[in-house]
Amino acid sequence: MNIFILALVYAGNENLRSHLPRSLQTLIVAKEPSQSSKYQLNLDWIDKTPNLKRFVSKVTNEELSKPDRAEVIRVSLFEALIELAVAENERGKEFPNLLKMSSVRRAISILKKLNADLNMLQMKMEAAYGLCKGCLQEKYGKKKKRLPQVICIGAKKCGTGAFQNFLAHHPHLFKPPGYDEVHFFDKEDDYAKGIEYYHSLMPETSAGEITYEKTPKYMVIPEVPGRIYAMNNTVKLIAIVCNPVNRAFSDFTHVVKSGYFKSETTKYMDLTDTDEESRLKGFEGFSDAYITKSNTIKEEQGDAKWRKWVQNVHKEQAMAPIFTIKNLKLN
Ligand SMILES: Nc1ncnc2c1ncn2[C@@H]1O[C@H](COP(=O)(O)OS(=O)(=O)O)[C@@H](OP(=O)(O)O)[C@H]1O
Repeated sequence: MNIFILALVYAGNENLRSHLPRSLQTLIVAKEPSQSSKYQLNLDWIDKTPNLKRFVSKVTNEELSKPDRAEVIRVSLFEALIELAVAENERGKEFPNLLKMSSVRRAISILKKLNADLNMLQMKMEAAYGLCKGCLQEKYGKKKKRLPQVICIGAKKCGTGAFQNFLAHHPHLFKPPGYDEVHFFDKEDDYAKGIEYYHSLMPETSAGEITYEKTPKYMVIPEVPGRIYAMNNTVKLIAIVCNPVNRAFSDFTHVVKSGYFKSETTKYMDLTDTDEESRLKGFEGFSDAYITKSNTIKEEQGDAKWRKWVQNVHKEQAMAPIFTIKNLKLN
């Protein structure tokens, strides 16, 4: 019965048929189904997922231990999972839900036992869903540079770097290559080079893909909202804000590590000093210098420009209510 099922699967696929014993190949060629029934055969396999279920439930450890049987099972399951991904995508099933199907999970665990190339399988299944970097190009046409449709405008020290790293994993999202932060709208010199210069920094994408950039400084420079609006008044804006006290601490450690304000602060920072009291004094002096000079503190003490940004100027462009990554962490 197992051989019969496998033979049927193989019969629907010319590439697989060559793996069959010669006698069986002849048998199948002799009874080769017409194009339409071939299609029917495949649909039978894909549509009625219980068939996959039945197939995987029949795979025994004993079979897996026989190299020739194991190979047949490996090739069949590999092919079946990719075809299933194509069919389920067309039907509108989400990729994560496909992976949750018990028959798929079982098939993958069998493939694991067989040391199948699961990275390759994942790539092919994702490709069937259009979930691979660059694979929308085939569907939507040529790659070209496009101005960003999404800009993360800050705020500094609220997890914008992590956010950008998360986005980078998405197959359809692209940031300017070689730039973590672009600083086009906030730096006068760069802004003076014109929008063509900004455009030249962008990645090549196809129409179905999205270009984004993040520059936390944008949030606090008064000219930036108008400049972005002039470029494109439908660009989506992402603003991440967080607890100002956490933000100040994060910025403070950043400043200490980076050695900013060194000329101001070295007089307070005698690192060889072992006297606890004077070290503490030195730290307080350093902290005072930080509080006077830090832009981050000034931003929080000032007229909270980011509120104007999001509440007035670009209200309709904010992608979602602002969320506070740090508060999420705290909760
Ligand atoms: N997922 C997540 N949730 C909450 N917080 C996070 C997350 N990822 C990074 N971080 C913290 O964010 C701080 C760095 O923020 P930025 O990347 O925006 O810094 S920067 O402005 O680009 O320099 C920095 O804070 P501190 O560690 O307190 O300095 C990161 O630890």
